[in-house]
Amino acid sequence: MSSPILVAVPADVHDHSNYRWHASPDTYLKALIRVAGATPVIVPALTDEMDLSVILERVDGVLTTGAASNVHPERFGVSPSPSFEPYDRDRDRLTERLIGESIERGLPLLAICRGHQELNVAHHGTLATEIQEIPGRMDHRAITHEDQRERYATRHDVAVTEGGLLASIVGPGPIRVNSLHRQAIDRLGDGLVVEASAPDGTIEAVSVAGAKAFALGLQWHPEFWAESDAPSAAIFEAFGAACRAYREQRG
Ligand SMILES: N[C@@H](CCC(=O)NCCCC(=O)O)C(=O)O
Repeated sequence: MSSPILVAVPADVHDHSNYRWHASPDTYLKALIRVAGATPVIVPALTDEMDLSVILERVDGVLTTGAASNVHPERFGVSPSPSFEPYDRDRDRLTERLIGESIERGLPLLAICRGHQELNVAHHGTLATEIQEIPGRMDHRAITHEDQRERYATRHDVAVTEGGLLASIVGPGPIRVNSLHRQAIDRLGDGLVVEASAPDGTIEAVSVAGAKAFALGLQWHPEFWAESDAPSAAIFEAFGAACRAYREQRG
């Protein structure tokens, strides 16, 4: 059942059937409704054509989703190359604004996978690409499988930073997570705190030091198992509670 808590979800842009579509995967939307107790509002990636404040003044949180596309490397001072493709520059522009405004306004923010990477770039951090080719790094890519449940199956443990925001939500860890990414945080963004790491050192979760409200980036995908996996459910429940607290103080 939907609720008066509204959460903005930035759309990805896809071209098919002669149109440009602005869309978000339903797994994130269902986790918001069913576990966070929020109503998702998909925001079209038309940043230059709309006044985002009209949305930001009416929502109680922001969730930035995963996507197969990558943040354009020029956003973190790296020259484009095929190893950073595919791009979704409209999404880049939208999430840069949504992330910046949510931190500024104290709007709760849950940033997942590509969203986690966008959070790092928004704080002037950088991303490494094709990390499976870096000596000593694991292969974090999605497996090739027709069943999404197999693609999103848990793949490795992450060590949860003691005493941090994530530990306060899921407990001291370690927790087992899924993994569907070719890129990862390289240089940690200004003011970000590492909340979890993979065995190969990949930064798997961050928070924003001194944030006015809940602000958490996760490289894995809690949305997929949010109804059945305890840490995943706890993350979405905590995000929903933060959104409700925001709404109450907003009046
Ligand atoms: N493109 C980035 C972020 C990866 C990501 O968000 N994956 C989620 C879903 C992808 C899928 O279903 O294949 C990267 O590769 O690091």
